[in-house]
Amino acid sequence: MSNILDNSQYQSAVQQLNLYAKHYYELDDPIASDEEYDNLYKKIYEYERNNPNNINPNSPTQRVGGKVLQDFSKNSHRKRMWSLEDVFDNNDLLQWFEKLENALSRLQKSQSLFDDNTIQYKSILEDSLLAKLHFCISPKYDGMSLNLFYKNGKLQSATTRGDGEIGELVTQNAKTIKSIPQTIPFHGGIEIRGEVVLSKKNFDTLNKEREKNNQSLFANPRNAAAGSMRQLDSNLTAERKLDFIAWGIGYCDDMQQLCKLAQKNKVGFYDILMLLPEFGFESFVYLESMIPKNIEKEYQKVLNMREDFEFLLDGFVIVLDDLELQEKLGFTQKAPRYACAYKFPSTEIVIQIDSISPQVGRTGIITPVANFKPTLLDGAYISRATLHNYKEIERKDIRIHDSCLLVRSGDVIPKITKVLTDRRNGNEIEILKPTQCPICHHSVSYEDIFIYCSNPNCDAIIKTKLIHFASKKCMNIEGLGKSIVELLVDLKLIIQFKDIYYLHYENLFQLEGFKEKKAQNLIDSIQGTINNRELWRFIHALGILHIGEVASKKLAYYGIEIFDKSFEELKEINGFGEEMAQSFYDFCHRNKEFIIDLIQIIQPVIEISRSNKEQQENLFAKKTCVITGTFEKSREELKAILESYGAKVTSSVSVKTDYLIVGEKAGSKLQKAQELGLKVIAEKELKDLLGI
Ligand SMILES: NC(=O)c1ccc[n+]([C@@H]2O[C@H](COP(=O)([O-])OP(=O)(O)OC[C@H]3O[C@@H](n4cnc5c(N)ncnc54)[C@H](O)[C@@H]3O)[C@@H](O)[C@H]2O)c1
Ligand SMILES: [Zn+2]
Repeated sequence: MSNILDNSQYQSAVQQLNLYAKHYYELDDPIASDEEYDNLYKKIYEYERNNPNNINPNSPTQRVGGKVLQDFSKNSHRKRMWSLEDVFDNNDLLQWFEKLENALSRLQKSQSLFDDNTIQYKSILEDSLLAKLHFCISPKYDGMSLNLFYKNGKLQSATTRGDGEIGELVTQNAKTIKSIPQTIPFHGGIEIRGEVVLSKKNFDTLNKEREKNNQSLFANPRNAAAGSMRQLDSNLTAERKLDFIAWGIGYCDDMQQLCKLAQKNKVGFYDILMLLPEFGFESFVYLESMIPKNIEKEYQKVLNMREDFEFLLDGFVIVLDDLELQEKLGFTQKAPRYACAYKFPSTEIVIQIDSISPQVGRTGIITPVANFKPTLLDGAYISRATLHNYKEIERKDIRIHDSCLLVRSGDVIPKITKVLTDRRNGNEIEILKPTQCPICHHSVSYEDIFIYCSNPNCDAIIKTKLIHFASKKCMNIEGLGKSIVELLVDLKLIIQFKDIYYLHYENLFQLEGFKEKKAQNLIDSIQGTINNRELWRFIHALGILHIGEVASKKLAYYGIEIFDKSFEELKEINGFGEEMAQSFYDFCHRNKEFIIDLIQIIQPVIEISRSNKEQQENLFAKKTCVITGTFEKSREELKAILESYGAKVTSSVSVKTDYLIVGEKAGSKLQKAQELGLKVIAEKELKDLLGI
């Protein structure tokens, strides 16, 4: 579609936009990205500006929001609710200020607005009618509008925005939201308006649960919040952990009372907002008042802080502070003239999948990655997104050539949240599960939802494993980074994992990019790890699924024997669930020789090593201990040491406790142990006993 629409294109654009709006506002299940919606909206708006006599009364520019759902009772707002005019960049913002300036100067001609009538319009931000006016800036939370009506301090009703005049009555559901006060210290009638939102964290948890229960996922927190508010069963709403953030007021029958509460003769919009936390609404994480000149800089600041907010932001809202001027400026067809929304770049785009590349990771898991045309998302071009696993593809029914919504929130990798199935044209191709490894062509194995390459010497696995093995928190081999690992594996200088320890200077110094010194340094740093790295680093370096740094440290307390422990024994280690124990056990079982070989080469340093005999024949074997007070070592560490001696460490003192280990500042546990006559072991005694 070209930028300028003809009449028939205009009519079909209106139809298309109405369809998007219906899915968004009424069904809480969008079929387009916000960016697509906004772009089409802009085209329609342009057409209507050029053809003011040919505006389709059904055009989305002519109304606010969507239809009211039949399932709910209807309720009228005492004062109309509005949409906001959007601006997308600094240019748009200046144009918006210019429009406002013109409106102000028209007003000024017809009535005396300001004391100083001599101001001449020069530059919008420097020397104009509005240059010295204050604007209130608040985050634009992406949720669902809600209008709360309070009478004589009591919450009477909660109504969705609906079409701006009439909305759905959702009072019962609103009462389940903790951040909506049931009473406020205001006598008379007042409408408090705000956004019902779902935090990014709660949104993730909700979708994870839905995924587990095989329910469809919400595309974004906005739709989840709206869908949760428009539930007939309030119990369901209560489960969703929604929040309410106030952003303004509507009808108010006693402005004098507000002035009194604010201790001012005359209140502005900012003053009113500042009263709301005193009414019991959530305090504002961010709220500012400033002159136009400073707004662009502030926008950039808030944009940079965007990810730090608990809730999703899609822009910030600029509202003229002076309430009398607000009233005089009035409204367009659907939005106030005195406010606008300065939108943030979209974090959601529509992409079309061109192909799938299966990628092999460290653990051998084959991950499908979708490729698509480079597309701008939140300031960066992206062309790939992980589809996580083949089960996920099946569940979402993702196919090659499908159009999908792709969302980036926080620093998380972009996620495909929805397949836009109504855009299918029959050319979509099913994504097949790999039957062999895409890198080494070895056959694959299946475990749970994952597909693995079962060749331990697969190039792809060796590469990612070696990169992990050499990394800082593992064997810490200086100079052995990603590109060198890839080069060595590609040149077949490394075929098996342990080959890095058999690399010679002669192998390296002729390679591209290697000078004599660099080659020698690398050999030195590889050889330097022999007999010179703690056991926990070695365990961590093996790259076992679910076994990270902390778990590796715990395991290392058991010495080399840890590799021979049974699944049951591993499960008993404090903080180890079945999943971790199983993963470690399976790995050791499958890779016995590999581990023995590596240990012989590397000879990891074992800080505390105990034989099986030692573990069974000591003061702590099979004893129940409780630790209390503060120690030189962390409690976590002490616990692991005691467990490595076969003790069981619990958290509360009872008759079943054998020893109480006490550090400094021991409290009620020590008293209880003494009452029960238990053996108490002080830190120093423990050190002597264990030689630590
Ligand atoms: N993806 C789709 O299919 C689709 C369809 C329809 C609309 N949309 C999106 O919705 C936007 C238009 O929707 P709209 O008109 O409902 O809302 P809007 O973006 O015009 O903004 C008005 C709303 O912002 C909310 N808001 C949040 N914080 C606020 C604050 N601090 N002060 C004042 N208001 C605040 C209020 O609920 C208010 O009603 C479009 O720009 C588009 O991005 C998307
Ligand atoms: Zn492979």
